[in-house]
Amino acid sequence: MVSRVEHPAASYKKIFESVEELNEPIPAVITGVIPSWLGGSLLRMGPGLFEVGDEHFQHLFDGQALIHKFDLKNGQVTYYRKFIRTDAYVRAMTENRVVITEFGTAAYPDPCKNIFSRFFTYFRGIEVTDNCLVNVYPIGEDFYAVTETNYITKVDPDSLETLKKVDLCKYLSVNGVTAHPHTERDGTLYNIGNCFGKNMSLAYNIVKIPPVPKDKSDPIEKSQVLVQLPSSERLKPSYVHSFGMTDNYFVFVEQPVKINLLKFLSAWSFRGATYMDCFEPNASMGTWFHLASKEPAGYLSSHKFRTSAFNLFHHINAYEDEGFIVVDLCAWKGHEFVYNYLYLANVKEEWEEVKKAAARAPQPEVRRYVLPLDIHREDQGKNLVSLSYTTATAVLHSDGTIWLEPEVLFSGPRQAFEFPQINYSKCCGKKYSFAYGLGLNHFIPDRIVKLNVQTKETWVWQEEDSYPSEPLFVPSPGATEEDDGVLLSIVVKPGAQRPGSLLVLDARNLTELARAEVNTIIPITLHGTYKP
Ligand SMILES: CCCCCCCCCCCCCCCC(=O)OC/C=C(C)/C=C/C=C(C)/C=C/C1=C(C)CCCC1(C)C
Ligand SMILES: [Fe+2]
Repeated sequence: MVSRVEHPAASYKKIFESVEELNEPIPAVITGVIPSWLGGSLLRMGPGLFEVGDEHFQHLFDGQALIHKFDLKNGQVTYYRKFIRTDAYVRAMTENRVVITEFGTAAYPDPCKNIFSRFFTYFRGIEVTDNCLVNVYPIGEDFYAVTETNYITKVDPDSLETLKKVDLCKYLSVNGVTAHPHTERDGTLYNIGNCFGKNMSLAYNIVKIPPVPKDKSDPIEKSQVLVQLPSSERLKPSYVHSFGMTDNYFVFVEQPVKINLLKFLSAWSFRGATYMDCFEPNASMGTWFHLASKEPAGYLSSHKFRTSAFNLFHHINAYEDEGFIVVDLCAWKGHEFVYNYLYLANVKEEWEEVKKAAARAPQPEVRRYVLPLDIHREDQGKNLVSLSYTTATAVLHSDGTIWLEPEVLFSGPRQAFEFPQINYSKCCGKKYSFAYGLGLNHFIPDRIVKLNVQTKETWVWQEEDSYPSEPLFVPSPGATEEDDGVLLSIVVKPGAQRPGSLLVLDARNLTELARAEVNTIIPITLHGTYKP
């Protein structure tokens, strides 16, 4: 599962460069055979504009949101992309400078304004970014492009037009939610976000958006906070990028990457501060696992799970088995924030420099943690995990905490299995076998990987000088096997005649079924949705 290629030509730099949007969809040249049943749209989000005027965005998560669409119909494929007309984008375009502070790039007041108006710009308070470059997914019958703040943007999945900006704070007590909600079959959607309450009280709120009501009104208006989880530290919530969900439980991993709220609230009055400046590691807390039940919704306060420090962005899957909760995830060892290594200047370095930086960074590992639900005081000091198929352990300590040790499902130095996907409709919250992911080689995405989480068998798709994106699994109609379906990934091959393509792989063995190529570079995309 480790990379078989090196990148001395450093052509990966091309996936971090600005492109123009398109005026109309362009037809793709197809090689191979696209399964006839595969009709729909692959929608993906990512950064597409990395500078405005003479100002450059600094961090990988700052570029302005570009929505991409590959349409598949009757064996034909077209590609289309548009910038989302967020306030961040429209104002940047109008003023030809960065106007709204992004994740790692500060906006400075307009130098043309007089000193009084600049002073008031500083003290008007935070203008939180709506740069929705992280993901696009359906809520009810609508599609939203999202980042991790309280602003989400409704888009038309056909025309890619921007429809409206929605402020979640109007409906929910959250400061933001993750870009990775969970959705049940009936359309019920769950998410988690930080909540900075009154009197500086802090919590993580799990929120629920119901399916479209009978009267067809907007389900977001009916959203509610389902359950509140406490923060390990007053004034310092942890960064949360995703969470786990089984049939009956939510799994929240509180990681040692903290948001210093005092810094956050004050930073904005200092010239040049960004969201990245508000993060700090907690070197002593390790990592805490929290459980909440779904129905009735409630926090399991007596289950105090602890383990050593790791960064967590992506859960793979979680499920219940014989009184245990199995949690599979993509870990990065240690408490130093992985995002510190994702400044554009770093990922656009020459290959030898990229490799040196990745050697200093936290190391990736796919891990399985097993959390016992049934805990008895007399079992102190024993391993409580009795599942036959795992070496993961959970030991009850005298202070009532349960120390977890994981089973390693995959580990390769500086070779991450990241941006994980599963057969979501069949397997979310259920015992499963297969995870698919993007292989990062010293942070550079250069292969698509499949992992059997039960046997640890792996499969790889890789091609010289090609940079794929997160592979989305689409099941074959009527499939009975978990991996009967295809993987869709956008691949960029900078030196090729048609450098952008949609790759269709057979999910059983990662063999190529087809590719649909277009004559344009496609910058990196983070996450997306397949809309049948
Ligand atoms: C696809 C190729 C990637 C190439 C390199 C990748 C390396 C990957 C290393 C690990 C995986 C990381 C996955 C991260 C994926 C991702 O999509 O992250 C994007 C996240 C963004 C843009 C987060 C934005 C968050 C913001 C603006 C949060 C703001 C807030 C706070 C910091 C404090 C509380 C309030 C608020 C406003 C929510
Ligand atoms: Fe993510």
